Amino acid sequence: MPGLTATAPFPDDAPIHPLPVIDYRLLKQWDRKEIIKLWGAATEQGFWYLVNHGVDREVNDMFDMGSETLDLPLQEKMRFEQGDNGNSFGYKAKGTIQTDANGTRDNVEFLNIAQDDALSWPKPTHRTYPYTVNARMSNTIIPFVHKSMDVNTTILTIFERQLGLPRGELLRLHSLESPCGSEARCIKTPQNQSTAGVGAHTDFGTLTFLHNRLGGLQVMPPGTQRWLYIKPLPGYAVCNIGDALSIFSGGILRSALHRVMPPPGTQSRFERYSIAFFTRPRNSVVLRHLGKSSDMIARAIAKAPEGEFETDTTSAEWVARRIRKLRLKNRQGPETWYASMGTEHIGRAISGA
Ligand SMILES: O=C(O)CCC(=O)C(=O)O
Ligand SMILES: [Fe+2]
Repeated sequence: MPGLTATAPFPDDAPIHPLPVIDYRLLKQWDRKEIIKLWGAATEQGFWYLVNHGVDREVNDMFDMGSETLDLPLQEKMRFEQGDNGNSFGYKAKGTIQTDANGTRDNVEFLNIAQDDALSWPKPTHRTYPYTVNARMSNTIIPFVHKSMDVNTTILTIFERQLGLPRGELLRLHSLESPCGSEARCIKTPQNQSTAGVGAHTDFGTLTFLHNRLGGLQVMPPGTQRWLYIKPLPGYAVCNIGDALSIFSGGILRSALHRVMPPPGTQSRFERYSIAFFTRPRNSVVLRHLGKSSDMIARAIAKAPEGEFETDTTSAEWVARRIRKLRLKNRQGPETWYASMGTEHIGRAISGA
């Protein structure tokens, strides 16, 4: 299976971040204790493990689909390259984006499939994909997208209530009536690398639902300056909060910096694959806090610096800007890197970001 190895365990001495483990089955039953645990993770760390999510088979199929596609000849993949204009969907070739302020070239390939294209299949909403994607749209990608959407919608519904927002307020920003930037992603990193695969970043959107088999993902817990590995555990997904949700909540929900480094120890001898699903707001939603609809958010805003959670930018513009600034073709010095980070003010303060 791509990205899975029984012969190279995650090393015992790699510094890890012990994330809280949230049981999705209990969340579905509105278990009060589990909701409080989730709320603690979301407001303090911005990251947690999710167990009993019920997406294991679909995730395994996505690993297979991703490796079939990223193993295609480069010429075939390049017909679907995302380009330098800030488009996310399609194929991202190796060596096209920067991974730090020095402009260090990346070594990873991405395949990004739009949620909208999966839902409108066989009619494309945004674009078309390689034949290996088309062949697995019905039996692999659509089931994965549906189940991932369910997981993220359940979690968003809980946050909506916890934030004291009127029913449906947060979900409406993600409704399916108009296009959005949500996408499924497969990442492939070659073996024996010495530099970051994906540089330090916060996720652009609302919620991320991530599946790892090999180590390499590192997070900088909020309030610290230390990179810690997140240890992949079988059946455990990793969930995290992105910038859009952090902004909507006036910073109550945390969007933490993370990056992908070569897998630790002997795991670095293997190719690394990961599968992610990113929920992002509808394209036309302006990223600003929802303080008018929630006393809790209004109180948080009153304590924050003026304008901190008001971007005057739509979700589509936010995502496009960050991707455009990541592409090496658009680099004009270290400022371009900081502008790709979204949370520039945090990034700048952190050495090595
Ligand atoms: O591959 C991973 O573990 C994480 C990837 C990631 O952070 C991203 O694609 O935003
Ligand atoms: Fe990420």
